[in-house]
This record gives sequence, structure tokens and C-alpha cells, in this order.
Amino acid sequence: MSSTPLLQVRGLTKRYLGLTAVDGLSYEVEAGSIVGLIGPNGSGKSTSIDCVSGFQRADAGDWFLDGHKLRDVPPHRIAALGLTRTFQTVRAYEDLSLLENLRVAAQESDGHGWFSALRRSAPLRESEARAAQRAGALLESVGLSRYADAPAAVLSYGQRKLLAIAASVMARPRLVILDEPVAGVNPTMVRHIEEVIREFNAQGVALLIVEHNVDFIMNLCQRVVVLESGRKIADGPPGLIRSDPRVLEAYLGPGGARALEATP
Ligand SMILES: Nc1ncnc2c1ncn2[C@@H]1O[C@H](COP(=O)(O)OP(=O)(O)OP(=O)(O)O)[C@@H](O)[C@H]1O
Repeated sequence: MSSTPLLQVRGLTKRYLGLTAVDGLSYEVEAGSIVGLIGPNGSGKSTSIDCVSGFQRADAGDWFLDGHKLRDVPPHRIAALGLTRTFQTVRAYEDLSLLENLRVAAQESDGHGWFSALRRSAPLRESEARAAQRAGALLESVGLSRYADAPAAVLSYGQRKLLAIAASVMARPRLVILDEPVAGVNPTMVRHIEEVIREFNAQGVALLIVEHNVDFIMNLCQRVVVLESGRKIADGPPGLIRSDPRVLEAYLGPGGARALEATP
């Protein structure tokens, strides 16, 4: 068995005019693991995941999914290789039902082109039937099946986050990047989203989670990568990250240590 990490990021660098937003960032995500990516506002979290998932072009570095080089690969090809993501701003097709929203997510990476769709070939019909079945099962597992045929417009903000997470695993990716999955969500929904993430992880999906909610990250992740000013300042298990003086100082600033203490 190969010991190559599922995701390997090497020297990722992104500049905006005079500003180096991400500066030589390297980290890894092991298959089947949950890794947190934290840091103060403006530390480069969003920019780095946008580059890794193909939504922005980096200035330097290389990154690999299971050995496949991803740099300069467009997002839909990256999704087809097994890396999908959610976005900070929740995106849903408001007028489409939840089932239709999930089926769109499957189409975006199932490799069937327009010609196949026009001919409605047997493989396409089979893949549509499988997608419909999976969409139903996913809505069940995130607790949204009662809205399966309702338009996404009826969902609350937290429910939209759940739909986005379900959409991200629709095409059976190996790695999902979640961008602030619980930002602005009530505590009950935060716990529910945590359970949903654990459930998908138990099914073998690895996750890289960007989130400001430190307790959420510390509870859920096996490893946490910390950024400051575009650079990695720490990378390790939550217990070590909580007590790392560089993290306490740089991430939270003087006097901010309490925010990293475990909640009782
Ligand atoms: N399109 C852009 N043009 C110029 N500068 C940008 C652009 N996008 C981000 N930046 C800058 O790059 C740096 C990193 O921003 P980024 O959004 O990646 O940080 P972040 O850690 O995700 O922050 P937050 O937690 O607030 O979302 C910041 O200084 C930001 O102002």
C-alpha cells in the first residue's frame, strides 16, 4: 500500500500586486482524515483553498491529489479527479428542488457531455438513475428528506449549508474542502453539521475544513494547520495547537489565549 498523502501541497504562493497572500505554504491531508485550516482574518485561508481547488491561479508551488498534479487543472476536472468543495457564500439553485440541486452537482462532474445528454444514451440513463438514488439517500443522511421536492428557496441558512455539504459529496469525492461550514449557524445546527461531517468521514471521505469556530475545529479535526500572514506557523494535533505559544500570540494576539482553551 502506498503511503503517499491524499493531498500534498508544496510551496503554494499567491500574490496580489504587492501583497503576498499565501507564501510558500506546504501541508498534507492523509486519506480518510479531517484536517482544519485556521488563522486570523486575512491570513490566506480562502486564497489557498481557492488555488488548490482551481478557482484561482497560483504564482508558485505544486499540489497533488493522490499523485495527480492539480496546478493549472480547471475546477471541474479537479472535481472529476475526486476533490470537491463548498463555498463561504452558500450557493443553491433557488427554484430547483433539493433533489434537483443534488443532481446538478452530480452532472457537474460525471463526465457525460452534451452529446450524450442529447442522445439520452443507456449509460446516461443508468447514471441518472444512480444519481437520483444517491441524491435521495444523501438528503436522508443530512436530515433534509422532508424537503426533497421543495425548492431550495424554502431552506434556512443552516439548512443551505447542509445542502451544500450534501452536494459536495454527491459525486463520491475522496477529499472535500469545506469553507466555513458553520459560520453564522445556530449551536443546534452546528452540532448537526458536525455529526453529518463525521458520518461522511466514516464513509471514507477526507475533509479539509476552513473555519473561524475554533472549538468546532478542535473537536472535529485530527490535525490543524495554522496560517498567519500567508505562512504556516503550526501544524499538529489539536492538543498541541491549543498550547502552541506562536499560535496563541499570532493567531489570537496578546490576551486572546482564552479562545483556544477547551470548552468544558
Ligand atoms: N482579490 C484580491 N485582491 C487583492 N487582495 C486580496 C484579494 N483577495 C484576498 N486578498 C488579500 O489577501 C490576503 C489573504 O486573504 P484571504 O481572504 O485569503 O484570507 P482569509 O484567511 O481567508 O481571511 P478571512 O478569514 O477574513 O476570510 C488578505 O490580505 C486579503 O486582503
